[in-house]
Amino acid sequence: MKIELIDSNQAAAIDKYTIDILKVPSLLLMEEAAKTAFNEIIKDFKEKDKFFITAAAGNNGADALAVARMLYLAGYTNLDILLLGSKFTKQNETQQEMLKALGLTIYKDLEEIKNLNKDYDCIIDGLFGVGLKRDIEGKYKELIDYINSLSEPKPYVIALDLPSGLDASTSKIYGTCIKADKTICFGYEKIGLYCGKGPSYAGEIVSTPIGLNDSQKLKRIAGAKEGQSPKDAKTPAVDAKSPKDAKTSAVDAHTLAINEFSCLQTIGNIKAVFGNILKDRDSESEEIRKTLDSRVKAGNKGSYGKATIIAGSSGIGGAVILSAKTAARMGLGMVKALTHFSNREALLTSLPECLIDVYENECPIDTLKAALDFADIVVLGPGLSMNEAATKLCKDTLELINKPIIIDADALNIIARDNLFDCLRAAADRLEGRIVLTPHLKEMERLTGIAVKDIKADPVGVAMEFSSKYHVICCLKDAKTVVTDAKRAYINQAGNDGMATAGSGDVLTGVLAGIFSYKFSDPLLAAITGVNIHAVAGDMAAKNLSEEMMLSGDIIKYVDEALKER
Ligand SMILES: NC(=O)C1=CN([C@@H]2O[C@H](COP(=O)(O)OP(=O)(O)OC[C@H]3O[C@@H](n4cnc5c(N)ncnc54)[C@H](O)[C@@H]3O)[C@@H](O)[C@H]2O)[C@@H](O)CC1
Ligand SMILES: Nc1ncnc2c1ncn2[C@@H]1O[C@H](COP(=O)(O)OP(=O)(O)O)[C@@H](O)[C@H]1O
Ligand SMILES: [K+]
Repeated sequence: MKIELIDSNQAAAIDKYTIDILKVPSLLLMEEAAKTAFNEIIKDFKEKDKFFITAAAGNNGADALAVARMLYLAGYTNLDILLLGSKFTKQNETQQEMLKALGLTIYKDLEEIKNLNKDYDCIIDGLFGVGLKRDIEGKYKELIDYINSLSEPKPYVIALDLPSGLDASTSKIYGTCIKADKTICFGYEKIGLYCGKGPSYAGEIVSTPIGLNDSQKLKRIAGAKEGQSPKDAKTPAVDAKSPKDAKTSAVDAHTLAINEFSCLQTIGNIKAVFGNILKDRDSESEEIRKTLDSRVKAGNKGSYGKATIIAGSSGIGGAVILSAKTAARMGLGMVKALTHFSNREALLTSLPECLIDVYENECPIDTLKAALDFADIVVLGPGLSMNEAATKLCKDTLELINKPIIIDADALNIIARDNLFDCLRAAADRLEGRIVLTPHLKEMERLTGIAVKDIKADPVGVAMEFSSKYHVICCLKDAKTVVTDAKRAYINQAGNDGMATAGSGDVLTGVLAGIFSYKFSDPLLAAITGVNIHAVAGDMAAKNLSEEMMLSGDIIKYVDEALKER
């Protein structure tokens, strides 16, 4: 399954459109959001259960106050409400009034709650949602840290829209963050929930549709056919009473579309991918299946693609084996390894099907040229080391390459160390997007100079910017790998901790080599397919062997099964 994700600007624009243009009163929208949250909450709790409801001054807080009212009226009367802040939004004030009219106490100080000395069954987090933009300090931080520290009995923590402290657009943590067991997300789901540290704070994510959830409609509002500017947008006449009014309203709406709703054009450009991408019934997965099914019948070994794996060095022999073995298992007709001579025997023993070219001190240019000429697809980097021979191989390959290439591991480190970015960019322009870089976070730090913790705080943004700068497809590897061609991004949700074992990345290069041997018209779809299939195979390995026991080599055994699941 794929879901479209939005950032905080888009969330605000959707709300604004619904309220200002579609004339849905904001209280009504809030009531809808709170009602869906209420319905979700009461699934798990009984009337006698003890609730602690937290709210701050914005509309996320107003949501929490509305939920408190609904719980109370439904008989969940054992609830304590804490409201922090001053400068309340209008809706927040209205919600407070309704609670006061019911005779409910609204506490203003955490100490008062602590003095009640209750073991809460459930805590509702309504401090901050998409409006959070700065570090959390003082009493807010104290409250969040207090909630996170509660244990035995640990209350069940439910966050409204977002766990407070998490940035909706990036997954940055603003100093501290609620550790939720469940997040009830209003309307579209937010990017920050699905990448970086987001998943470890969000817990289970439940999405509740409110307002406008039709992305095609929202794009039309913003005037978007792909590539069309909002200026060309046809915005509907709004609230028109006479033909004259209609014209004025259309102009007003048009201006709004340009100024405030143009960010809606890009809804759908960032997606989270769950489970096996081959099983989805949407047009993207249709295209992936069609491409994979196009493997010719009754071909010969030349028909099914040839890969050259430039990997391994003296002392590092496993990477080339894992990459080549995976590529061979992906259905490639022939796999050739270009590696240091010391790896020859081990490689032949574990993969007798592999063709091997070796070098000793440095790889002669003619050997490299022949290996590149042989291939339809090239892998460069696993276990290559960063010695002189590897450096020359990396530079020469970047200069010569004229077919799809997967660049990984030490090749990335060499590009970073020796500042080979011009060379990379030149290769990327020659290859028109058929160049994939697969850095993990540390390699990305070396490539960009951005510290790992900052990459982790905005993996989608960092990957997209890198991809845009060098015209490459970037697979930024992590527990939730981001795959992007600068305009669009997929965040892969499959995979497991068992894959955090040496060699998993080498296996990924082999999977990508196999996938790129098919004639994908959209290289980004090829890349996300490779990343996803690798992760799904990893999940199958974990299921059959356990996360602790599985080795990266075990992932290879399940790639075929993952590919068949469609
Ligand atoms: N517009 C609407 O009517 C709807 C809004 N909804 C809710 O409204 C939320 C967005 O509401 P808002 O835009 O009011 O924003 P939030 O309530 O998410 O946060 C903004 C509030 O928190 C304060 N704040 C921000 N950062 C702070 C910090 N570091 N320390 C202390 N205070 C801080 C601000 O001063 C403001 O009062 C959504 O996440 C969603 O929960 C939903 O009810 C759907 C409908
Ligand atoms: N916790 C995890 N959940 C899901 N996938 C993971 C996890 N840890 C690692 N992976 C995946 O395993 C692979 C590890 O690659 P890499 O870090 O290059 O390892 P190596 O260099 O040892 O081959 C990546 O594809 C990454 O996305
Ligand atoms: K929240």
